[in-house]
Amino acid sequence: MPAHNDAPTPATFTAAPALSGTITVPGDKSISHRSLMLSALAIGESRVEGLLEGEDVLATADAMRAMGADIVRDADGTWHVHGVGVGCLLQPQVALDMGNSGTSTRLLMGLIASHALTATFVGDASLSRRPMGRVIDPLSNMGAAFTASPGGRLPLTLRGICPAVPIEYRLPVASAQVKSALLLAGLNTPGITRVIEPVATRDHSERMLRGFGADLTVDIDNDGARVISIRGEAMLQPQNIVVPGDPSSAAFPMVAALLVPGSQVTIRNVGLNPTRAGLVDLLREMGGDIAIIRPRDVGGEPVGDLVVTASRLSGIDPDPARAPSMIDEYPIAFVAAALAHGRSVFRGLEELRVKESDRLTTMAIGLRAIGAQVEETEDGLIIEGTGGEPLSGGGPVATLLDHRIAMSFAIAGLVSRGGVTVDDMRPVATSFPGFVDLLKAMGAME
Ligand SMILES: O=C(O)C1=C[C@@H](OP(=O)(O)O)[C@@H](O)[C@H](O)C1
Ligand SMILES: C=C(OP(=O)(O)O)C(=O)O
Repeated sequence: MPAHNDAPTPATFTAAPALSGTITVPGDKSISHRSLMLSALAIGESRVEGLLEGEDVLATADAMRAMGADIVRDADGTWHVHGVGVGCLLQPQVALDMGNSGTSTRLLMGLIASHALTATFVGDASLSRRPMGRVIDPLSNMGAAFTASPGGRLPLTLRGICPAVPIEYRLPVASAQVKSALLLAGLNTPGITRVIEPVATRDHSERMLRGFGADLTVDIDNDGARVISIRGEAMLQPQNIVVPGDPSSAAFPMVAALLVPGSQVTIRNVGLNPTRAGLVDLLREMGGDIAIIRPRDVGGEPVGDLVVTASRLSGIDPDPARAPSMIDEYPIAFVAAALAHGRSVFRGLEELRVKESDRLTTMAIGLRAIGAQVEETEDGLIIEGTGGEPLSGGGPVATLLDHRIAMSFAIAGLVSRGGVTVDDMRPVATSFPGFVDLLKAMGAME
């Protein structure tokens, strides 16, 4: 299953005619991971429609199976999960292979930390470079023990503890993964586990834990920080879940439709949770014509259809405070900035250096290689837009096992004179299987 075992798959993306049509993107990755984890902890059968069937989510499914959950997919695409109950996860008999997935790793570390289990986590070369200290530290305070590779990295072995000690923890970095790891650890911890979040991050865990029946409250303290409290030794009730389309995946056709002259594309069923919708706001401020139609609620999440029309984009200097609401969308936002009129200044983005690749350096090098003017700073990029002129193109651009980098440069190829070659498209399967077919469906390529 993991993308890192086969040979690289390069591909070249060339100038596209006007894009059109109505498309849907796969299910939200964050919600899909949480659907499987929480269903596996409920007693009884949960059903999940619209689950993202990407490698990252399948890694979570395999891990939950290894700990006793029964997880099967119907022929019609509905997933059925029989959970074991909070506190009743089984000892996995094999190392948990997290592939490329930071979310699987950090959330499962939290989940296991308050169970009396020992688990070893392994992952691909990209994941094995990513810092896990941010979850190891607070989970150690709860009583879990870790043997990690140097720098707090994978492979690592976690010895969980039951009962764990409830803690109050103020997040030192804005991270939904760290927040969620602690809330999941709190599920099987006696008393109240509290996470204080000075900067709001995606709130799917809070919404879904409540939906499954956990006793969870969110208060705002005097400094405006979110204080999330969960009462442990919870009993979760099975749910029927409908996963909305992933706004982080919709980002790619959205930017493509804005940049390719004459385009108009409708993207159906896109999750528009305000903690995730920052790119739509950013692109609109740049001049992008994005209409939201049929706003509705799907399973406790705001959803809408987006009608995106090619637009003249201007450079932007966005407030770093909005970073968590579009954290995975910066690579494609940089592509939009590279074709905009005027200069864009992106700051406060040091977190991008610890994603699947260092997304500041990887994007700066790749964008320069295809003719964009980019300066890398300590915490961001300064990009001089072409004023709507196509990029020269080139490559092969190094994607370093990073799906979002691969897809961003594929889109850049659609607005280049000479085409853009991406060195390896395999990582796209982690979050967006069917990405290339969707480009074809919009008329971007044959
Ligand atoms: O909680 C989640 O599902 C995620 C949180 C974010 O990571 P951080 O918590 O590291 O910011 C994001 O980048 C990742 O793709 C998914
Ligand atoms: C950062 C990402 O995912 P993860 O942390 O789960 O690997 C992403 O999907 O862009």
